Amino acid sequence: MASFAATELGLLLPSLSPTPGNSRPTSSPLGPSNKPSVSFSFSLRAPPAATRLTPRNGRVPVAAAGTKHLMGSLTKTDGLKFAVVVARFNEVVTNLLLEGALETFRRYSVDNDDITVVKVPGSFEVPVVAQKLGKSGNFHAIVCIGAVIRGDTTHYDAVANSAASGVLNAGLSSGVPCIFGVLTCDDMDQALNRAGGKAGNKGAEAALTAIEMASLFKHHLPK
Ligand SMILES: Nc1c(NC[C@H](O)[C@H](O)[C@H](O)CO)[nH]c(=O)[nH]c1=O
Ligand SMILES: CC(=O)[C@@H](O)COP(=O)(O)O
Repeated sequence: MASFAATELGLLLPSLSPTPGNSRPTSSPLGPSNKPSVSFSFSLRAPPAATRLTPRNGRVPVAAAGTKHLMGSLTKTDGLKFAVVVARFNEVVTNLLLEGALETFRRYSVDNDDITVVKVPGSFEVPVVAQKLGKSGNFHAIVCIGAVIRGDTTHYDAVANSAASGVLNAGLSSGVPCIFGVLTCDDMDQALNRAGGKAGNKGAEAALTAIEMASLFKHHLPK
């Protein structure tokens, strides 16, 4: 089976996207009200007319006969189990991010019983819990939520960088997708704008990413 890097898949997707539902929410912070209708796991049976690997009409052909393109679905959420690890630091922000995540799970028909929320003191503590939950084998994806807001010292950089690399590590070491829903902002305004304000809700986006990755791992990738 041939696999494709995300960039290659990204180049292909514009030509495969029959509905706007395939893209991330833009105007609404919580995503589309109707569930999108696309799911990709397909192979190309006949060779395309042209398989030249040179740009043509501004687009590089990425498909070749026999290749399989795998992508998670947002529509088949039954049986998918999620954990959400939430930092309590800057709780006014992280509660809004959590609400966004839970609302997205609801919209995409994830059962409440399939969601476990774990609260931790700060973003620095998120990764170790995400890793433990991932290794438990009880979840298909873990959403990691926090809000790191710059103060007067360099502490911000330590916490933000640790959260980012820690969440990445939690995913790699557990083999379960750990989604980075930790805001790293210069001030509270920036954070609130991304927690349901004018820049959307990053918790909602993280939940959407979790659904897609959970589906990819459960239904499409090799065991
Ligand atoms: N300043 C922020 C923190 N700091 C706390 C750390 O996350 C951690 O709890 C502490 O260092 C003990 O290990 N956490 C955030 O989530 N956001 C911040 O802005
Ligand atoms: C990111 C933080 O930990 C932040 O609260 C630190 O603030 P300060 O740099 O003023 O101590």
